[in-house]
Amino acid sequence: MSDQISIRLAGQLGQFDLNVDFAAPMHGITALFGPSGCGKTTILRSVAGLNRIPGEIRVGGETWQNERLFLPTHKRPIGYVFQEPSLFPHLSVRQNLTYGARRTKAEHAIRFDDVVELLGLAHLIDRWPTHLSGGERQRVSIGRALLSQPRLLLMDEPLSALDRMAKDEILPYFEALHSSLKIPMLLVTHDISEVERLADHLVLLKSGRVQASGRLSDVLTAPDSPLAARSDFAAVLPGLVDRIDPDGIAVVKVGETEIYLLADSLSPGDSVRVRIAAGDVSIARQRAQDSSILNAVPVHILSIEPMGLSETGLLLGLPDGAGQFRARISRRSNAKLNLQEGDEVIAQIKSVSLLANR
Ligand SMILES: Nc1ncnc2c1ncn2[C@@H]1O[C@H](COP(=O)(O)OP(=O)(O)OP(=O)(O)O)[C@@H](O)[C@H]1O
Repeated sequence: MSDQISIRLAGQLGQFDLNVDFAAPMHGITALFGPSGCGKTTILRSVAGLNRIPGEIRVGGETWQNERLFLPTHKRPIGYVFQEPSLFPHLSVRQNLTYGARRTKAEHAIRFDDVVELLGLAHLIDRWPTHLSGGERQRVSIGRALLSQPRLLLMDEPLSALDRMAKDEILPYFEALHSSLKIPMLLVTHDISEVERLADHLVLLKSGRVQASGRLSDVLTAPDSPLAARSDFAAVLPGLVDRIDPDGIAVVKVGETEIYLLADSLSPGDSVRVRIAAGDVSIARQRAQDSSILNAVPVHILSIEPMGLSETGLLLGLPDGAGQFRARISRRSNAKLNLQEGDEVIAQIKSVSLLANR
């Protein structure tokens, strides 16, 4: 199908055995996520034509590789952003941006002024790379990659060389790119918080194989999701800001369920993604009368599975199939409440965080 990126690769790279077959949409951010050495970079490099592993790669209706064809890297319309920003030290930010920029009359052409604005580069435009912070250098690298008018942006751990503060600073720029540009992005990361915040689509990899692939919320909450056992597991739900109450609480609707958030600078109508960590959810049979917990939402229990010796994992569904999230409770509480699949219960959520304003 022409609205897809499809990647099927099977072969060896040295001792490493890769065998993957997955598809991603031609829009939004697809994260390739998995532990070190699982093959993320090998896949990205294969899409770029830098590795030659047998298989087929098709991007938006064009074949880049199959049994008979192997487009060389320079014929593949890609932008590549590496872990370490790679700028020409003897060129200014402006010259770095325009180096390799392609002029095109295409409908979705990416314009210089838009890139400068989206990436917040206006005040840096005449500086030299040595006078930029790591995060600023990475923003320029992304801008340069975009101005080559790629059909696909490949990003290999673009944030991992940055410290926490620089990461937090650059993430909103990624979100701005995501919501303003039509270009699909493949993002390699081993940081689950980047996946939660940025990805629309997720490909989970392990030892050169695809464990799961699909829409972020589906992969996160699939009953057999390999991520469910993580102690930091969180679900990400798409929501819509319904109103801001007079005391400053933002009321976000996920389907018909109201979720209350402490968040500044939201307006009614904003699309947001909310994060609910499994460890922040407790279960009650009835709504507590006197509780400081803001969010107590009716859910039904979709599945119950043991987690280690002392804990139980619950998969919970919102009414009308509007979304799912998980709870992690002690086995003792589970036994005390005698929870069963299908039960209607109240999920008390200690903290809900807002990940992004989309
Ligand atoms: N050119 C190569 N020749 C031989 N083996 C390679 C080559 N490149 C990578 N490998 C091996 O392939 C495996 C997958 O590497 P890859 O870099 O794709 O993993 P990754 O998931 O991106 O890991 P990380 O998160 O650490 O970057 C590793 O075992 C690596 O040693």
